[in-house]
Amino acid sequence: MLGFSFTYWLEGNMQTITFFQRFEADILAGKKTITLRDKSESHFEAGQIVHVANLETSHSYGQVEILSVAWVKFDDLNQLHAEQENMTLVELKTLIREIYPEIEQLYQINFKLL
Ligand SMILES: CC(=O)Nc1cc[nH]c(=O)n1
Repeated sequence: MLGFSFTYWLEGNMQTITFFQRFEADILAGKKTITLRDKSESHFEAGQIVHVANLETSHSYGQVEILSVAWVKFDDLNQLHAEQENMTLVELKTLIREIYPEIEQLYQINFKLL
């Protein structure tokens, strides 16, 4: 019984990373395996297991393991980043500029769906 209550406590204490709803299908299909965030979301750490949810609805649709968190400059974004985001490099840079208009220093969070 202690195990169950601890697991329940752990669930209640797990962080959540939110994505725009339009990314849900790619994440569930394993096609989107990184996300580029600003400093406000640089607190995630490799090894963490976190809930994944839609920003718009708060609907949680799974859990991901954080594999790595590393700095990347906007100007250094390349084709590999685009492929890991399941989009073209132009689409990726446009998206990032829409979300973070002035940003130069990003945090690349690599994750895998569990
Ligand atoms: C909600 C939110 O910030 N979503 C983002 C931001 C950057 N990349 C991404 O995949 N999702």
